[in-house]
Amino acid sequence: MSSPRLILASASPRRRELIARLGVTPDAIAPADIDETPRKAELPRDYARRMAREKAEAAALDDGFVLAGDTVVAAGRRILPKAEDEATARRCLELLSGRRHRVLSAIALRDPDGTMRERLSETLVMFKRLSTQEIDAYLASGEWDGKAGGYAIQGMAEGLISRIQGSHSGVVGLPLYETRALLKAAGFDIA
Ligand SMILES: Cc1cn([C@H]2C[C@H](O)[C@@H](COP(=O)(O)OP(=O)(O)OP(=O)(O)O)O2)c(=O)[nH]c1=O
Repeated sequence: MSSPRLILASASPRRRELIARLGVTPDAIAPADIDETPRKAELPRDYARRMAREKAEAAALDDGFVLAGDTVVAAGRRILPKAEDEATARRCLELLSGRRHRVLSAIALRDPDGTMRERLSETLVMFKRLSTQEIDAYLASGEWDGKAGGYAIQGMAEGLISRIQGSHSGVVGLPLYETRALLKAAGFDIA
């Protein structure tokens, strides 16, 4: 059985690498340029779901499926920004230091007829209490750049994380268990 046409609506190289681990090669990559501003009082879970849906919708096709994802770092009800500069990354790390937070990774798969299938992965991540030197060293690595919450678990940050409960791939950007289930349910041929 051959799989239907699939577009990955993402600019993230991590999402491309992660989907490859399922043995799936998208037919094309089409990053979706959407407004990523959270709504007033929007809950982190709702925001992650909405972003994934809007990305999938923005890349809509009438002859194929579109897969999109969104990863949000949440401290309580607070949505942490995607760190685009060092000062933002520092503020995130100071906030995450010594406490537990959640990483919400939403995925949305749009059928050619417009139907949306969605899944959400939720992971608890615990950072050690970070010293100023540890924060400075982490910032010097540059690994925080473009990452939600100012860190990347797939790099040196994992040495500062005492525990995770949930999905490692979800934290990196594409929860593989949920993605596989979603694609299988839509009729993709996955081993
Ligand atoms: C928490 C965390 C986030 N991230 C990344 C995953 C996402 O790329 C990014 C969150 O931003 P997203 O808006 O989810 O994704 P993106 O803008 O990078 O790509 P696109 O919308 O085009 O698909 O943070 C890590 O790589 N490692 C981590 O540990």
